[in-house]
Amino acid sequence: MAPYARYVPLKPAAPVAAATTTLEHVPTPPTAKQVKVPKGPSRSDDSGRKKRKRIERDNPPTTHDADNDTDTPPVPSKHSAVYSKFQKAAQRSEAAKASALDGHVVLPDQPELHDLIPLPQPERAPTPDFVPSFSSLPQWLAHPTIVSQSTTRPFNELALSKKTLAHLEARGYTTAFAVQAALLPLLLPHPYLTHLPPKDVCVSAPTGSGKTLAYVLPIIENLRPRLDTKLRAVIVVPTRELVAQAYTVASTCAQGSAIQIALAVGNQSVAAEQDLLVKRGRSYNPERHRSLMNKARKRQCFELDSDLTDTDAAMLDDVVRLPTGYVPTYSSAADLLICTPGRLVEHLTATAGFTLDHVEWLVVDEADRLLDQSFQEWVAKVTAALDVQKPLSTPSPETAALRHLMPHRERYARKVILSATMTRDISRLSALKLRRPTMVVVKTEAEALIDPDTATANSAEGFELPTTLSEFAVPVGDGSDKPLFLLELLRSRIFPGSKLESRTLQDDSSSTSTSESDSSSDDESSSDDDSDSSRSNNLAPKPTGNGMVLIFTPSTEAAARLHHLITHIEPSYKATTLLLTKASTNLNFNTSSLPRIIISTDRASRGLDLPLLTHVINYTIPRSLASYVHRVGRTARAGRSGEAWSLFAENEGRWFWNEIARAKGIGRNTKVERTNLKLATDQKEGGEMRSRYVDALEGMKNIVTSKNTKPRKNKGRKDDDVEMAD
Ligand SMILES: Nc1ncnc2c1ncn2[C@@H]1O[C@H](COP(=O)(O)OP(=O)(O)OP(=O)(O)O)[C@@H](O)[C@H]1O
Repeated sequence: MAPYARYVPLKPAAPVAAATTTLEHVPTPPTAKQVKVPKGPSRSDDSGRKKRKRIERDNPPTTHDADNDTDTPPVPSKHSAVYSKFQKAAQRSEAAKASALDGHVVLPDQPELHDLIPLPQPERAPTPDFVPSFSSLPQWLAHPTIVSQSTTRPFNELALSKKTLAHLEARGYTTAFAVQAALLPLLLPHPYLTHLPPKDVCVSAPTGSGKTLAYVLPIIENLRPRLDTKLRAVIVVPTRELVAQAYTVASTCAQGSAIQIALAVGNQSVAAEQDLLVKRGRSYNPERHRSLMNKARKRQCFELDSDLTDTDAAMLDDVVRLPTGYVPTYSSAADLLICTPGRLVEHLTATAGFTLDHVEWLVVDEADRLLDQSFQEWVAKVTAALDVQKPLSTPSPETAALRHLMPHRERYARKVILSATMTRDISRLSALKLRRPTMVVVKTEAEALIDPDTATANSAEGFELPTTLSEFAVPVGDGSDKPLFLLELLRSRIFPGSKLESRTLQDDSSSTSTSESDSSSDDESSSDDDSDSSRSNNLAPKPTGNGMVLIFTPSTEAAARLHHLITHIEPSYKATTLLLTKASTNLNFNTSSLPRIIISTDRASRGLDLPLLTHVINYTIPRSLASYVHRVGRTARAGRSGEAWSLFAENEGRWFWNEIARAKGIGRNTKVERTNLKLATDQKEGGEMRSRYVDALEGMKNIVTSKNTKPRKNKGRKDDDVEMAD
């Protein structure tokens, strides 16, 4: 607005007046061209003067009309529009100034006038959601090899030895499952490519898909032709039950061979294990004997223990027991060791002669579980022991100077890492120091068909449930009658032929899909349940009556309590109910008299393979989706059908449906079906059950109070699943 100020009517600025007037009374208003004041320093005064002259020539001032006696100055007709705009602007500015002086604020209620019409703009396109076309994962994790669950192959097409094929056939295994068909060609010794360094392999495949055989077979095939006994393969699993299970599979496949398989688990004595792992001998070497005895004496006198590792100390203990001039020698008594991580570390640090120098295979099953917690920092210790570059034979005193020329460990341990809920956390995986790794993911057929080029980087993530699994969810009100609901479930749906079956059960199921239960899913109440129970469900499973059920509780104590309750309320279950916790018992996998009901904790949720198991019951809701996948994966294994039942209380409903039943990161064949069970309310059955329940609770109370008077031995003991790796 500044340039216009010079031309406020009746107050003309001098230069303009000088330039325009031959008329004495009114200055000529500016023309449009005059209003455009030249910008910038490039215009010289000369050119400005010339321009003004040209304007004056082109726009001669109009003669003042004497009759028109108004205040409006004469306006050149050509620029009247510009002038009127100028006037309006000037008036507005005057009005604003006046209002400001009065203390009013002038709101710009009228749009500023100008002769520029807004150009029509195209409609704004919505900003698309950010979908990263890149991944922070390394290439091998972001683009795994996807294998369809339906990809099976006959074992005799997979380059296995005749002996192994015969053992498989004897067990009735003729066709390799998808994970086996995918892994065997990767892991079996290649006839021509022996010079290439082996690739490490990570595997994500559903529960019960046959991962154990997929890693045991290649190890046995590799070890079979070896003539000497050296520790060449180590399999690490989280629990002693899984050690026993993997041992059964490995020893079946190794039948008829000289392969020595050893176990190392927490519940055995270390000394007994040491004898099974390491063969002790002696050799005559007076010089070395002298030096070792010197060390042993120093250790005794000056307590030099701090300078010695535990294995060195154990060796010195052996030296002092030997005749003069003899030194101990050690060699491996096992080709394959199956162990828990804690016990492996114990042997590494304390067993004289135990070494991983010759290990060619390291298998980590249930890897996400084992990488989740430190377990005596087993990963760092084991990878360090594998990385050590040691000469393959001990140099003699004559050749000691040339030890750097002697053949060093040339084979690296190939690592095979597996889980049904494989972690994609690269920071955890990197602790394993994988070399040239490749990732194999077993998925349902539909998901495996997705074009890898169009799939996002994360499409290979997520878990898969067995396609033969049916899932059910039972609301149990506020949870106070949960044991009664459990018994109702056992009697009506799992073991319908039991003694109390004569009672009329009015269990019912809601519609088959979770979508029907959407509205009531989060705040499920017992009244809600009752109204639903009138609906029938034709797709509800037929009770089998000869099944076997595994019930999950959150801790050892909770498992013991539940065992007490259900065997007191329903004494006919006593003979066939087993408590499986770290403190209680071991499952005898070879016995034919397996229990019908197993009450356990999350320690049974990983890897346990009980072919007769038909049902899983989550007596308490698992803490995570991964935990749910492993728990329910104890049934519906190897293509068999199975059922998973989850009991959820009112306050657990929202979490259960959102995080488990309708979780996004999980592939399931059918939706979780909400099923309502009705407890007997009549005087006879209902009253009898309740009075037994009250008696059982009373009995438990007495046990707990009597225990509390004694000092607690296991104070500070953690939940069973936390302690899992033993
Ligand atoms: N090729 C096969 N043919 C028939 N049965 C098989 C075959 N391979 C494995 N099985 C059986 O399948 C069952 C499940 O195998 P396995 O325990 O190895 O599963 P998994 O993938 O390790 O499960 P989890 O993730 O729960 O540990 C076992 O009972 C096993 O004997």
